[in-house]
Amino acid sequence: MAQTAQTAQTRTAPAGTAGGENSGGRHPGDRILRDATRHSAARTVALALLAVTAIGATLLLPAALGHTLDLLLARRGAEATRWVLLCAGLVCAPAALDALEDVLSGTTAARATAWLRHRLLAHVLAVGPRATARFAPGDLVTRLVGNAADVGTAPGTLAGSVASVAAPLGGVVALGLIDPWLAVGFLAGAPLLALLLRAFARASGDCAAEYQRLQGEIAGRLVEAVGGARTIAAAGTERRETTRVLAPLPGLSHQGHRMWRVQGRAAAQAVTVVPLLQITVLAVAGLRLTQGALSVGDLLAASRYAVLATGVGVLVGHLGAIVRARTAAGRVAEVLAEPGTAHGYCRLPAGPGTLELRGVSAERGGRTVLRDVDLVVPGGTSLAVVGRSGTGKSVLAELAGRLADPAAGVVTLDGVPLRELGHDTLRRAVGYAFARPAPLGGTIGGTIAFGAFDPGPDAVTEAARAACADGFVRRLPLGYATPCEAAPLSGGESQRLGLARAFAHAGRVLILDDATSSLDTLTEHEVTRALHGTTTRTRVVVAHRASTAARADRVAWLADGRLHATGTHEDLWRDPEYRALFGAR
Ligand SMILES: Nc1ncnc2c1ncn2[C@@H]1O[C@H](COP(=O)(O)OP(=O)(O)OP(=O)(O)O)[C@@H](O)[C@H]1O
Repeated sequence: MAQTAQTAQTRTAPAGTAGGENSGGRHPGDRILRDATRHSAARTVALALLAVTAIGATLLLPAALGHTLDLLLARRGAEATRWVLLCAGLVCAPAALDALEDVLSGTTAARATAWLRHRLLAHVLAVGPRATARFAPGDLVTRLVGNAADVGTAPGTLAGSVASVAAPLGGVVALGLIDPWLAVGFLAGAPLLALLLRAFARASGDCAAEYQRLQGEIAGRLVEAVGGARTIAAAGTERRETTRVLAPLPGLSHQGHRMWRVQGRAAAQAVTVVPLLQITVLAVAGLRLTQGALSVGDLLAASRYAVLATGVGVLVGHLGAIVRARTAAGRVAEVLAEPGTAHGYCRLPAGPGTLELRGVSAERGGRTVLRDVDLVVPGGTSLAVVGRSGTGKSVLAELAGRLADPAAGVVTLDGVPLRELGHDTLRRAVGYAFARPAPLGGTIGGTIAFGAFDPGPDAVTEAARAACADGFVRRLPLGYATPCEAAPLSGGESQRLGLARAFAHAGRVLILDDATSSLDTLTEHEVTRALHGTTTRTRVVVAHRASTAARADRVAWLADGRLHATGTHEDLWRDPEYRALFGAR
């Protein structure tokens, strides 16, 4: 136990992947928006500076124009020429700054999106199979691709919003500087404008949330349909499936129309309110001109500042983009809130690979599917797990190598709870093979080598031989170097690659969950002979065939999520119920 003497404390999943992401913010997405902006802080500040500078030039222009007009009316031509040139500069500067801003906001969005996708993907993989149990794969992809891109636009939009708020505010201040009564005239009607913006933000927030949810739903159904294309073709249900996948489309269209209506209504209200405010300012300015408090140039400047002060069009655009980004951030936050798997720091002591389940229970879909299982698999021995379909064999296999944690109880390997083992220690100690292994790794050889460590070409070939895969791999055009996409595999070939992968990596424990179900009897016989021809590894084999159970040292018989009996296959075979599991009398 010396090597395990480290504390039993656990470390959380990789940075930014732990749970509890939502605690703190009012809206679940606020924290994500803050993080994305913080990640692009320098660029966001640069963008805001560019935008504010452009707005500064825009705000100076009316004053300069007014002054130029007054100079021209006073026939001070030489001085007026300098001011005309200044006005030209003030017209050109915002255009040049806008162009710079466009380039910078594009690259800022791309970087922020890439950062968020990276973080999100790392988190989803750290959560493991639980992520796809909670979110449909298509929905997850939508969150990772579309919603992350919406969030990525937030830093640029926020910087732009600073400017779009600065322009109206600057306009009001400038009106006040020309004549306080102008500002008073404007502010009298301003609350109407504020109400209009608030109503727009609320209504568009609702639309965006529902729109993005429906997009995720369609993507989820689409991925299901693509994955089940063969079943759909065999069932002849193409039309029905198309209808099912696209069923949320009318809802999506409804939300799209609703969004247009919200924007149209905001535009119509703005068209009514904005000119009224501008006319109010102009009326006050005209009155003050007749009183001699303002010059003609001041009147010109006031008319332009009134336009700036009521310039909510850009603000509405930014508000819409922020609402979309915030809603998308909420959907991203939901994924990040799913806690990542925490690992300990312990290493394994020298030991034979004794696996022990103590009082283990598991829940799936809110239901207890495995209850109070106590089981010891002595190091170097093999255990077959049998039982009717749906009795919890795969769930037990998941818990035995910590693909999932039990709801209650503890699983230990050579006396160390799996939860306390370091990530790499655990993955090097336990190897898995499944019924439908994924061809990850680029090439066929890479698929076998895919794991916590690269076993090297010799170990890959040796594992392939033990899994009866070497022969068919060598017949491929490039042998082990054949790219996966150039080597369509049968179910049995695919399973043999999965077995080879497990053989090449498993340390002390090898867990086979239905991993030989597609093999022909002869191949299955050879593979299980190789599997059981060792006493250096503990083996847990989910079995449906009596012959597989017969070759194991012991059998664990599950019934209704409980451990019904354990013993040798020979002993259990005396029980007619046990024989019935395998269709024997
Ligand atoms: N993600 C999940 N959500 C809800 N229920 C689940 C989930 N995974 C498994 N279950 C349920 O848990 C029970 C046990 O499932 P498990 O896959 O372990 O059965 P099994 O004994 O391996 O079956 P089979 O022999 O058919 O593969 C089943 O009733 C199954 O429906």
